[in-house]
Amino acid sequence: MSTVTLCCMRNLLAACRATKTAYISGHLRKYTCPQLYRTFSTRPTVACDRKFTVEQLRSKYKSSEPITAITAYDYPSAKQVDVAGIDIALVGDSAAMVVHGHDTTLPITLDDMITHARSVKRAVRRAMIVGDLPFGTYEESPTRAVCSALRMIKDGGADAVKLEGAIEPRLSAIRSIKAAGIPVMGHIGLTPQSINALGGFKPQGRNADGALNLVENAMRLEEAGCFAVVVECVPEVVTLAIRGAIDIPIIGIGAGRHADGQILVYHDILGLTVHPHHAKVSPRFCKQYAQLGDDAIVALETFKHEVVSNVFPGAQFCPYVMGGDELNNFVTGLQKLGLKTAAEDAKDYL
Ligand SMILES: Nc1nc(=O)c2c([nH]1)NC[C@@H]1CN(c3ccc(C(=O)N[C@@H](CCC(=O)O)C(=O)O)cc3)CN21
Ligand SMILES: CC(C)C(=O)C(=O)O
Repeated sequence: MSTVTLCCMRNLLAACRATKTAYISGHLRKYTCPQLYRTFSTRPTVACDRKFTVEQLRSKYKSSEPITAITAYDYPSAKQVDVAGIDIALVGDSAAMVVHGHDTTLPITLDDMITHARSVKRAVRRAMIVGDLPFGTYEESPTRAVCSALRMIKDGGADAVKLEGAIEPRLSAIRSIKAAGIPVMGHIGLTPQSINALGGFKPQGRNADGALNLVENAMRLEEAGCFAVVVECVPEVVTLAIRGAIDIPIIGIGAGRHADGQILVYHDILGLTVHPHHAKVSPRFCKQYAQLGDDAIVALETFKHEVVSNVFPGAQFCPYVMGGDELNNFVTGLQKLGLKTAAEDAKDYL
């Protein structure tokens, strides 16, 4: 390890101590990539235990600080999202497609979503956890919506919920969920749960009427009490107009540069969606910051090659040994059992 890296690491560990983030320092010590140390060492206080709340989101928005959000469906990914200092971990119903292998988000159940949320909850210290209400759990009535939202909070451990659309009775549902003390995030533009009505995962708001409708929908969501709104797959001029029309943060996905924050799918940005099934729904707006899927395949192929060629496990990966006395007793015991070959083989270890 270079002197620079060691120095960065020392600063980081000191900062972690100062901010009482012992678990982070333990975590970082395991990293071997100097670049990661450097990245973290420039903002060592990010991974603190202070929860990122709706209030803090609001103050970031008010001071025009960009908001960051990434999907998380399980413990390890949520841990990484949290350690990286991402503001919002969205337990998105995209899990249906990304980790359950469905073609749409429609089949995932509230129970599935709660299981995902619980794993995320165990990992997260700082990030705000927003849980998606899946298709079929909130549309028909505000009462049903409140029940689903309460389960997402009580059983899933989420801090807030997200639901799609801005027409009645969803606006009433948003009001009722908010009245139950649960913050609600809206979602307009490409709303994947309406795929059958939209005719595909198509960009929205590309004609004047559609764009105006989106601006009005955003205003309705604000009026109904949403603390933020996801705007998905729209021309950035529409995002700009929405921004001028509402006073709650816009979290954009494929919505251009004028959103107050950006959200992407964890598996997309890490290049984990390499299978053709995934590739066909890998959106064009997504930037890949790593190619972990390719790395995974290389690692798995190497494991396979090493097993079939008897390279793995070498002596290095056979950590369990029997002490001399016990081994003697073992050999004698095998002989008593009449297992001569086994006893001879075991003697090699004496
Ligand atoms: N892995 C993943 N990433 C996502 O961002 C994501 C999901 N899954 N699943 C739920 C929704 C679906 N999303 C998508 C999926 C595909 C396109 C896409 O490829 N759109 C094409 C147009 C397709 C058409 O016209 O039919 C494009 O050119 O943008 C966009 C958003 C965004 N969400
Ligand atoms: C892509 C984001 C916004 C989402 O709704 C999801 O992951 O389900």
